[in-house]
Amino acid sequence: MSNSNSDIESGDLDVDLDLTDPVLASEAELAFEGALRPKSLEEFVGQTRVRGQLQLLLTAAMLQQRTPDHILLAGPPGLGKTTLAMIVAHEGGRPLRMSSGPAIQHAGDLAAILSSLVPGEVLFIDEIHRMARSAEEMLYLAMEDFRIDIMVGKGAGATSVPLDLAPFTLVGATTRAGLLPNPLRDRFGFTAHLEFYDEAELEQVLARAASLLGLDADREALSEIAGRCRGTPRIANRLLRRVRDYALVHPASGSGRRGGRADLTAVRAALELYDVDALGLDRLDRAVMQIVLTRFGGGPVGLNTLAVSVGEEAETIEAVVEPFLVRIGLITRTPRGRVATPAAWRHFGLADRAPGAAAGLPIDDL
Ligand SMILES: Nc1ncnc2c1ncn2[C@@H]1O[C@H](COP(=O)(O)OP(=O)(O)OP(=O)(O)O)[C@@H](O)[C@H]1O
Repeated sequence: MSNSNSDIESGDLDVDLDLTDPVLASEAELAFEGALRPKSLEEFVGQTRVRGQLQLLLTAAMLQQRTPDHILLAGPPGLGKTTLAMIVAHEGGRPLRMSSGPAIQHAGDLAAILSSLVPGEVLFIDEIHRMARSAEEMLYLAMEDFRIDIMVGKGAGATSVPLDLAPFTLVGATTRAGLLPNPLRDRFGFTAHLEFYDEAELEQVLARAASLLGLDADREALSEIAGRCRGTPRIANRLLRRVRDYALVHPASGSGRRGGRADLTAVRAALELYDVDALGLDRLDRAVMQIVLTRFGGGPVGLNTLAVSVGEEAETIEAVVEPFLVRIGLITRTPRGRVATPAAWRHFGLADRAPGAAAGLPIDDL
C-alpha cells in the first residue's frame, strides 16, 4: 500500500461512527489505518520492553542466518499486533502471508497455506484462537519440525504422507491468549503481551499521524485526544481523523490554512459529536456501565448476562470493553461477576444511588 499523503487524504469526510471494531470499519478507514502503520521497530511507538525483546530475537536470527522463532502477540485490539507482524517481515526482508483463525476452518485450509510458503516467509495468523482444532493439531508439527502429515484416502485404506515445509516464522495474534491450548502456546519461542499505551506515547502516535496527514494540530489538542482514546493507537488515529473532518468543515478563524487547524475547541466539539466522553468511554462502554450500575445495582453481573443486556457478543465485551473499564478503575472482576467501583458511580453522577449511600457512607468507603 502506498504511503503518500494524497493517498491518505483521498477518503475525505466519510462518516464512520464505529471507533473500536476493525471489521465494521469502512474501506477508507482501513486504508487510512494501513497508511499510518510504522514500518520499522524504530518508528513503532511505546511497548519498549516488547520492542527490545523483538529486536534481540530478530537480530540473533539474522546473525545466525536462520528464520526467527515463532512469535505470539497477545493483547486487546488496536494495540499494534498486525503492525508488529508486518515489521517482523519487513525488518528481516522476508515475504509476509496474512491469514486469520476464522479463515482456517479445516486442516486442509492450513495445509494449503503451509505447503505454499517460500523459505523464510512470515506467516501471520490473526485471531489464532479461532482456528479449527484439527488445523491447530497440524500446526504443532509444522511449527516444530517444518513438516505436516497429509491424509490420503479414507477409512481403513487411509494413509498419512509426510510433506516437508519451507522453514517459516509463524506470528500468531490473539486477544484471548488464555483460550490457546497449552501445546500450541508452548511452541512459540516468544510471547509478547502488548499493554495499553500511556498518554505521552499516544501523543507521539498522534503527532506522527497528524504530520503524515499534513494536519496542523496543537500540542494541547493532541493531548486531549490522547486522554480519550482508551489507551489504543487505532482509536487515537480514528479520533484524529474525525477531528480533522471537523477542522475542515469548521476552519478556525484567522488560521489562514486550508483545512483549518485542529485546536482544543475543534477536538472537544468533534469528540462530543461522536459521543466520546472525558474518560474516552464510547457508547458501548457507557451502555455496559449503565447496565451494571442501574439494572444490577452495581453488580456483580455475569459476562453473558451483560452481553445479552447490551446486545453484543460476550467475546467483544470481554476482549474490547472490559479490559479498558478495568484498567481505568470503573469495574473490577470478581469470581461472581463484574462489580462497579465507587469511581464508576461518581463518573456517571449516581453516587447517591450507590450501595450504602442511603446509610450515609462516604462513597470511597463503600
Ligand atoms: N506502536 C504504535 N505506533 C504507532 N502507530 C501504531 C502503533 N500501534 C498501532 N498503531 C496504529 O494503530 C493501528 C492499529 O494497529 P494494528 O492493526 O496493528 O492493531 P492490532 O493489535 O493488530 O488490532 P487487531 O487485534 O484488531 O487486529 C495501525 O494503523 C497503526 O498505525
